[in-house]
Amino acid sequence: MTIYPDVRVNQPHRIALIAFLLGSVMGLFIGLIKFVHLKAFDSYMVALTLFHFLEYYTTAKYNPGQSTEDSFLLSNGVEYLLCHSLAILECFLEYIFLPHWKTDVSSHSHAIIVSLGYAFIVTGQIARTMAMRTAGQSFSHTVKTSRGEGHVLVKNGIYKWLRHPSYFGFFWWAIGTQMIMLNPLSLLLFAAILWKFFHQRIKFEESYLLKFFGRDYYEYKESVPVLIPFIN
Ligand SMILES: C[S@@+](CC[C@H](N)C(=O)[O-])C[C@H]1O[C@@H](n2cnc3c(N)ncnc32)[C@H](O)[C@@H]1O
Repeated sequence: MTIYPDVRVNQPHRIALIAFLLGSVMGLFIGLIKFVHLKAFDSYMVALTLFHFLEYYTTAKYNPGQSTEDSFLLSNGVEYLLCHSLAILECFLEYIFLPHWKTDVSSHSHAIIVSLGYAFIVTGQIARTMAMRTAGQSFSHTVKTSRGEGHVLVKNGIYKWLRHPSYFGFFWWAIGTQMIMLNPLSLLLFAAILWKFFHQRIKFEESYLLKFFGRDYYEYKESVPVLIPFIN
């Protein structure tokens, strides 16, 4: 039987309101895309709002016992907020001072970077959502330090190919958002901060997974890659 979160703590009207606001912002930017010059920023806002909506939706659908207001992942730490604020600032400053450079997709190198960026966003989002769906009750937005009921070792689906598909997805999705906006500084910043974050987190998470699942996890770890550069 699924135990649902206490509605007194996670009030449904607040969840409805957040979903409504995310949907409205997403709709606004989809509607504006035909009319604005800086289309990359528009696409970035669509990707960002869709990402946060899907964080809650996927949790609520596949792991309802864990779905709270925090599942939107909107309070994802000061660093996350700062990184996205700086990325928006960079995008607009470069657009103001170097408008041609920022929007010139007729250049071969720009077109390649932007196309790769979109591919990373789509692949990253799919990997993240599939991971949350496949792991179900074993997935949690915080790292578990004690094994809860229903926490089983997941090795099927996307976990057959990737050891940390939701981290893989988040990493490449975030890199992609900076590539489509042609934000060189934020691209470096996102890559450095996210790499450090996931490097430490995977080490910490795996120390507990080894305790929970012993040899099974060890063998899994030895045979399935992470596919984030320089993380084994
Ligand atoms: C935010 S989820 C991330 C899951 C995984 N690292 C990923 O990137 O898809 C964190 C929780 O997932 C659990 N977890 C990670 N890999 C797992 C696996 N293969 N099977 C079961 N639980 C796993 C950890 O114990 C942790 O509490």
